[in-house]
Amino acid sequence: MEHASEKRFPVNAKDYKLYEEVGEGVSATVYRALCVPLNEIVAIKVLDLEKCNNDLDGIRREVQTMTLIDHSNVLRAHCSFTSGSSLWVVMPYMAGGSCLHIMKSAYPEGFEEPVIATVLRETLKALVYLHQQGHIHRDVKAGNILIDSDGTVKLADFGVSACMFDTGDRQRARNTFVGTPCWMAPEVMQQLHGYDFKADIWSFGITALELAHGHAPFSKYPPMKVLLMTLQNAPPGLDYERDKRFSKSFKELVAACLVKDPKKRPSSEKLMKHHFFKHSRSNEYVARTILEGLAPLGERFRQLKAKESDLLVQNKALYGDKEQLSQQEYIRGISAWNFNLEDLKSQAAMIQDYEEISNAEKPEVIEKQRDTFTDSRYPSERPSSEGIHYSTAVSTHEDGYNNIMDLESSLSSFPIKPLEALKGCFDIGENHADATSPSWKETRQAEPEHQAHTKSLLIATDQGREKVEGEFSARSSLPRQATTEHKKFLSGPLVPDNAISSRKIVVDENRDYLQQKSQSDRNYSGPLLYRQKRETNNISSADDASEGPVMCRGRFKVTSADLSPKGPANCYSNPICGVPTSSTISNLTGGAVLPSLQCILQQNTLQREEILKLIKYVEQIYGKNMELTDVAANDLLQAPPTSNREKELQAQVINLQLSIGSVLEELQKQKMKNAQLERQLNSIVFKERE
Ligand SMILES: Nc1ncnc2c1ncn2[C@@H]1O[C@H](COP(=O)(O)OP(=O)(O)OP(=O)(O)O)[C@@H](O)[C@H]1O
Repeated sequence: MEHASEKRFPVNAKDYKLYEEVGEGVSATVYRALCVPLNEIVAIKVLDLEKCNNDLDGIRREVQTMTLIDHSNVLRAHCSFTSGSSLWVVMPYMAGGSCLHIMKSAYPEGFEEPVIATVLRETLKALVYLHQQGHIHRDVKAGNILIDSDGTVKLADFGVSACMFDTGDRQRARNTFVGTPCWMAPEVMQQLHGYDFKADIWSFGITALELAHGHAPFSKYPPMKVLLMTLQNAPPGLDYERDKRFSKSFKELVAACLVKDPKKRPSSEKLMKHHFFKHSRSNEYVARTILEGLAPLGERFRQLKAKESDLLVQNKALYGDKEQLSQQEYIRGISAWNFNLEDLKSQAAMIQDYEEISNAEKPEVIEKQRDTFTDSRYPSERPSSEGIHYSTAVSTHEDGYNNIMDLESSLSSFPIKPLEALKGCFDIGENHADATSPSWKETRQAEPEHQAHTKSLLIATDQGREKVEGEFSARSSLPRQATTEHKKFLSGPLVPDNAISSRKIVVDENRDYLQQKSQSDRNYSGPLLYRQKRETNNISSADDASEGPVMCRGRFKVTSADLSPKGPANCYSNPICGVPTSSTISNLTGGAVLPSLQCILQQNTLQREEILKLIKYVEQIYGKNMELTDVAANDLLQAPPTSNREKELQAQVINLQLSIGSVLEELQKQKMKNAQLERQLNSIVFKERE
């Protein structure tokens, strides 16, 4: 993957001296290094192929993309090769590190506008180029924007990029739910009609907010909550009050990018002409303004890691071992997510607490949520330019019934059910043999071939080179994968496109689904949760409850072939009853009301299904304890029905309660019969022995 006109970087680990660690991703560690023959400082990304053997496809795509690109704002790899069980990607060293690291070290509240404008302009140049080349980056975020010591800005990390010209199998990659939740465009989450390069424009807008605030909107929330909020709430934006320091044109740029309808988002080329970029300066200005006085990257990285582990210790003391992984990911900057459902549930319970605390601390938040503009840290609403979205982040309901309605409204905002979607794609504590989705089968069929590729490690990107055996000259403090004794440097073409069709799936088989049932008191699940913990308004915990455990580390990734979208997006919905209020109806034209009513009708059907599902789940968990079930139903019935649909639901609850009663009665009878038979059998056996 070298470029003929340029220096030839050796494809042998012995030719590099690894120095300190300067970065860490989901599947890789990045080192500053010296290319000995060329006497040049480089960055080497060391990927442990054993750890990410489900994501060879992504790795292959990243390396391949890095080979083909040629733009001053896109980070291009010098070369790559395997060493033992790891893949080494040699890249130019970007001494400033990522914008995320810079902010974490020195600008926790974000950068000043001229810096943001310059960084965004340079990033946008990269996007214009990539889009022209037919690539969707799919992971635009501050953590992937690297700054060199002279202020040069480069967009990095093509682990999840996709080609818009792909067809067939590769086209499916574009119908894949991939990226990092906070930066992910709604259409990528929804999977209704696939998506295109406009998904990068959304992420670009989120990145703009990230650079302005030091964190992405919703970054303190667990993934499921982020999905809900992205789909349900109006897009985040710059708050006129909180973000007074930013110009109108910056606010407009963000608003232009963060439009839910991708068709209404500008292309990267068009965005380039936005007047906001008049605020941009030179690269040198960036270097002078944000890099001056900073410690060397390795030192900063070491300090951040130390801070991170301190926080982990604190969090461990607060939340125990279970949260450690997800907390770790959170502290790292939400670059990776732990998709264990139990963790999600615990996180959901925790998050609710945060929300309660923060709302209690900030009485103005409730009022603010009605404001026109959004404070991105506190999920709120603002009128969407595309339609009217009604959502309330703060639950004011007093009884379980209303909490169920909260749950319902949250569910209704999902055009697809996220956990159902996940179920088709991730290993969800069920017998895998029954995974029937076509793409799942396909993936599994492709596995032996893919594993073979993993084993032989035939990934080398310097085409035409012969197999090279080499000595290892890196320092002894290297990680295991970097110091593997037996080293093989194999050359040849990249793993062919069709050879690998895999997903980033890691199943933690040690997690016992049954444990869920006897979980600690933070494991709230199903409608009972909503009664027991009244303020909890978190759908993830409820929905998750019906699923088995999922452990998926890495970026969020769901293949649309496994999804069954069941409802339209952008419906008008009210969190309480799922219908627009009369005042809003009066503001709508007849033409606008009809589709929304149809939409609500459709949603109601879905909601009913969801509630039935949840009731079933509660029955499973608590069915044996009729007292609880009785209480649940009684609680529900205490609230007077206010609409036909509510009456209908209540009738269903009663029916279900009755059928539970008769099933339990039948069970009791059978048990007695069984005991009788056992007694008879025992006496026969006893007689025979005599
Ligand atoms: N060429 C480079 N020069 C300097 N630092 C780098 C370079 N490449 C990466 N880094 C640092 O290492 C970090 C992790 O690298 P990278 O993002 O490529 O790993 P990853 O596993 O793909 O991570 P993620 O999945 O979180 O995006 C970056 O955020 C950045 O701070």
